[in-house]
Amino acid sequence: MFGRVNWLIHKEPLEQCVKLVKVLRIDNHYIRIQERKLQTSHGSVDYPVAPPPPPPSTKQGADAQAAEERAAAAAAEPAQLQQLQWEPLTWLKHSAVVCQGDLLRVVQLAGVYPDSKTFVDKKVKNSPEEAIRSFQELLRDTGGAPTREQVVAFVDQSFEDGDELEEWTPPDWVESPSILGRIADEDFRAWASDLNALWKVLGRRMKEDVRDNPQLYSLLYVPNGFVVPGGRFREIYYWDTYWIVQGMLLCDMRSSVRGVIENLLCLVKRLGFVPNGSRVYYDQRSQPPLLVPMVRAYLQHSGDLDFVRENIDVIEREFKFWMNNAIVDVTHKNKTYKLARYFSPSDGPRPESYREDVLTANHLATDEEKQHLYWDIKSAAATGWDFSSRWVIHDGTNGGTLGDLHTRYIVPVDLNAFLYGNAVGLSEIFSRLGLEERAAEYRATADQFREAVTAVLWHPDMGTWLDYDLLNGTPRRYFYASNLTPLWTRCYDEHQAPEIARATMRYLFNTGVLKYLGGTPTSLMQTGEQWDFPNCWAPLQGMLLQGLHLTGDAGAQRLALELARRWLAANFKGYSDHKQMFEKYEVEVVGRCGGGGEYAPQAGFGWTNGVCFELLDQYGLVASSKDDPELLTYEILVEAEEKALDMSPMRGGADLTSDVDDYELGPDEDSDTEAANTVEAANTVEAEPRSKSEE
Ligand SMILES: OC[C@H]1O[C@H](O[C@H]2O[C@H](CO)[C@@H](O)[C@H](O)[C@H]2O)[C@H](O)[C@@H](O)[C@@H]1O
Repeated sequence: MFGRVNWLIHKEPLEQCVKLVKVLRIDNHYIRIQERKLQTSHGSVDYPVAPPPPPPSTKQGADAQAAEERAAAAAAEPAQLQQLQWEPLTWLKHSAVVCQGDLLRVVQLAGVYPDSKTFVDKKVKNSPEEAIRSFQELLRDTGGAPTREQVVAFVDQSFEDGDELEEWTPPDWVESPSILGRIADEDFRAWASDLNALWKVLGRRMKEDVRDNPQLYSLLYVPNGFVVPGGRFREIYYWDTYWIVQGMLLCDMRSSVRGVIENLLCLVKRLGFVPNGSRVYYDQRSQPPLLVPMVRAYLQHSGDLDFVRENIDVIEREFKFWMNNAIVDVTHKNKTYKLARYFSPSDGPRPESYREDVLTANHLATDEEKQHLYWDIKSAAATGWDFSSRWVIHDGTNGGTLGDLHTRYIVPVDLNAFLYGNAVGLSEIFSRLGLEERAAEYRATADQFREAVTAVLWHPDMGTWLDYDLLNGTPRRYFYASNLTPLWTRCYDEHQAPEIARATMRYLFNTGVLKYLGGTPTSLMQTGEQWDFPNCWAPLQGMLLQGLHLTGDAGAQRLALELARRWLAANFKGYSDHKQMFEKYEVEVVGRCGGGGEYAPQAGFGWTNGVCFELLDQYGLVASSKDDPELLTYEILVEAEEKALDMSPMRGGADLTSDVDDYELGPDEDSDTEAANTVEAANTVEAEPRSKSEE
């Protein structure tokens, strides 16, 4: 018996990244691509196989199957969701072997490695065909039921550690970037100097073999150097890169940032969007859309309009991906608005967390139910908040488990605020390119987002924006740090900025989230998931306090300053105690690494360092290593309480007085819930090597 791998290789010589777009069909698995005018070569390889176990589907191919699934999903969705337009994504696979099918299932369910991501990051030793051949032999020799030891032996025989990246010192890296001159405190200056050195520790470039033999690697090849988050995250991550880029720009690395952005553009040219990360197993979902803000930041620092002009089509294409794939109609008070939600429907569990997802879906009876849950799990990963009570709908509340994820039915405040910011950014870019008509089109798109966000998600009575539950047609009245993202992209009527500043300060005070010495919590739910209490994340702190500052209100700006000083103090303490910058922190213990979730806490760390540079840039003359989080917290509470007590009504008549029942109680106030939900947070840290020689 023979199996067949059919392949096509497209080459596009003019573009910078290697243009390999493969179409593979391995047995029943089809991988489709979008049509392009490219040079094409094709062929096939036959290989002997034992009779394979029944494939997951006997349908005519993934196209037909995916179309049916989408139709079924559309039929199962509320009418207002049926507006979703679906564009087939480009599917690239060395992952026909590693990222789907029986081989992935058998290896991941055998639990070969403590962290599921380890397997999918491995290099195929000889060829995918050979790995499949060995796997089929293993199944044949073991009657389709290999032991764990036999699976481990197979993996050792057919896969090896990648050795796919080399260290990369950004060529424009300098010992003393200009930002150091804007930091008054001596200890902070020394710390910032260490952080600047971390760019070299986290800098990577892909080896040429990844370009020449992509079928052996799960990395998606990009031509330029980049900065990784750190620890287990050894590839590019989409939204992390926004804060990494900010930090690099503030350390004067403009040309390296240009290369980093070019990498993302390469991925857009190849896939039609920026993937979650630069691995094949991330190629069917994205992450929070921040490419346009990265381009804007680069333009602002470099004035390099030529780069933007050359790439505007690709930048725009990425925005259109979201407009074509994420928008749903939401009817509110008899008016229909267009708002975005995350939805990443692709087959099966996440390859990098396969076992975890299978266990999460274990309670479900049918394959169809499991598939729906996998979509919501993957959509949650696309939000960047993987995982969180934020995506749980259970009896109309956020109080359930991962089995209750319903990400696609939640309209998230932050995604819509980001898309508003993207549209504003594109409008400004087109204006700078002298294309005023295009600029006006994007201004109109931005206005539509702002109108929809204000009408559906803004709650003047509470002083916040709230995610919206499409299943129940209700706002989700829970504190999430993302609720105030519209402050960051200024997605509100600017004439109302003072009232909005006052209302949001009152919201922050009333929810009790300002009282934690280590930072503002991600949520007030203690679920054991990493995007919930008691964790706090650098990007969320940065967006919150920068958003307050951008209102222009003096009180909000004072609060922002104090929040910035407190966050710097926590990061500095963590660094002083552990010589590490963490991926996330804990709000209750200043400088302690956060925990929870499905992988060990990581250090490095790209976005944390980036946000520190943002805050040191803005507040470096006043922030100090002597700042005391307790004193700052007192000042923060006084500042916010003052505004909370100011009950003047919103312009336009909305009453700011609120019913305290609107606010959920934090873990400190609700001891029953706390006892039920408390999960011991793991605090072991997988450290990024401090020096290259130790790696
Ligand atoms: O492997 C599990 C998940 O890991 C990533 O998510 C987390 O790390 C990312 C990198 O720092 C970050 O962007 C994300 O917000 C974190 O939750 C990955 O992005 C997920 O897709 C993956 O399932």
